[in-house]
Amino acid sequence: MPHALLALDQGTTSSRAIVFDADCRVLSIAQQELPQNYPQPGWVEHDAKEIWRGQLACAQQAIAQAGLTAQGIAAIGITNQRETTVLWDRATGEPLAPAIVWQDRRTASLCSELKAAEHEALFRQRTGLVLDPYFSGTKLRWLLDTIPDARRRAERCELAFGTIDSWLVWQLTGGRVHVSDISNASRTLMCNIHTGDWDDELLAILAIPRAVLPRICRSSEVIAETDASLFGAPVRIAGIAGDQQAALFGQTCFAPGRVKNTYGTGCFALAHTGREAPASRHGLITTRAAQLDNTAGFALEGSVFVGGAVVQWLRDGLGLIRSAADIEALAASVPDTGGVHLVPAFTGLGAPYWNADARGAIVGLTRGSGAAHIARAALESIALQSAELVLAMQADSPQAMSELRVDGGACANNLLMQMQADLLGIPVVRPVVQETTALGAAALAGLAVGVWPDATAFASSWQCERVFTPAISRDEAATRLASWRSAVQRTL
Ligand SMILES: Nc1ncnc2c1ncn2[C@@H]1O[C@H](COP(=O)(O)OP(=O)(O)O)[C@@H](O)[C@H]1O
Ligand SMILES: O=P(O)(O)OC[C@H](O)CO
Repeated sequence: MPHALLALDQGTTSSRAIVFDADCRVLSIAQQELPQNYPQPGWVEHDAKEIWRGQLACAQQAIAQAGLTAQGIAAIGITNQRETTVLWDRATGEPLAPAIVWQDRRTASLCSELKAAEHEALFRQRTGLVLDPYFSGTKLRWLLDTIPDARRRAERCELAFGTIDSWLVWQLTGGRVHVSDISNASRTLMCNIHTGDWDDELLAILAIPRAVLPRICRSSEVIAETDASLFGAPVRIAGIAGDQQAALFGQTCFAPGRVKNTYGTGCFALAHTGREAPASRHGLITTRAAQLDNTAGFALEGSVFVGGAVVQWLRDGLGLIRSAADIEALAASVPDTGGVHLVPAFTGLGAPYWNADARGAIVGLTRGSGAAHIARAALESIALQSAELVLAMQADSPQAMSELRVDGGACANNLLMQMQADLLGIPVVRPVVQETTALGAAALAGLAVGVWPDATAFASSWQCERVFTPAISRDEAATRLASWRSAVQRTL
């Protein structure tokens, strides 16, 4: 039986495909950048067909680079940028509009209307989410309101909605299968996280017909086979999870109290809460974790919209650095930020503030402030925003958190990881395999087809690369956080 697993990791800024062996070693990686389109202020769009073409090309390349054919792949696991919304024609497979990306703020006024009509408590209780343009429900509503005849056609089952996982499965199966896994469905504002099904009352409020929605499946099960023409022979699709839940799984955070933070474009901290679905009292959301069997698992989540993206802004917007990795040396060239804070609220603020109107600021500048102080403040803003998420989790959760597991592109930055440990007062643990998102998707697929007998067997392959231990006093950490919070207040 083949033991290699192909992970398709369709992220916000790139599509990647990675082949792993059964010891979780990377055999090959193929990657393509994904163009970002900003047609109006606050709007962010992707071309859904470009996503598919790029993802398919990466998958084909990765299989070839690993020296394999389709017969050598035990299964495919899909993981994806979440919430991004695609609406397509079931007959032709053509998208009706550009994909509306999770960062897109165009439905802010619709969210305000829903709040004014006092619907927020119901959405919160059923979906675990807040009424923010981030989530898919209002994006789909906007498409159905805006595209001529779309709602009527959706009611007649002529159109299909999907997050990127659904869209990829539809394409991979030649339009035979319309599904979404529970971890993705739980990001839509339409799924009741307690029952695991679409919620008719919420659908009625959003004016979305059930006929447009995919079937909800588990995150680890044989869902379908790919169209034989794509890879030369059919390959089983056996795992699907939203990228943050896949990373939680890839970090082997299956048990209550295990927490991870992913440092990519944004930062996403998730703490597994077991079978409990706690309602946060500190501005976090509740979401479904990847689901292996009939048992539902939950997580508390905090999202920072601009994480590693602030480093890109320093590079492309200010020209202070030539590559993202250069920020570490520049920031380390000064001992501290000299009182400067950079609040990267470029697209509003996510958890725990949920303020769509906040805008970025640099505060505390003096005549002595230089490029290095600004670079250090930018880096520190990633750690400070993430610290607020993890501290909120600690305040919400009965389980003590003994460490933070980290992954994502910016976790390569040692100074950032040390700042994180200092602010939180717990060890920050970086794994050997930092492609945790893809690994999680591969593992979900591998478990469904018997590459490992159970999750514990998969977990034994997880290895630590480096631990960052807190090196400042708790008083000092509290002072830094208080100073940060007063800077944030000035952006609200
Ligand atoms: N050494 C580094 N220090 C700080 N930030 C970095 C470093 N390397 C990459 N980044 C940032 O990490 C992000 C890319 O991480 P990645 O996990 O690939 O993101 P995504 O999955 O969101 O596309 C970029 O925003 C980049 O600026
Ligand atoms: O593609 P990423 O890594 O930026 O992740 C995006 C998140 O899934 C959005 O919720």
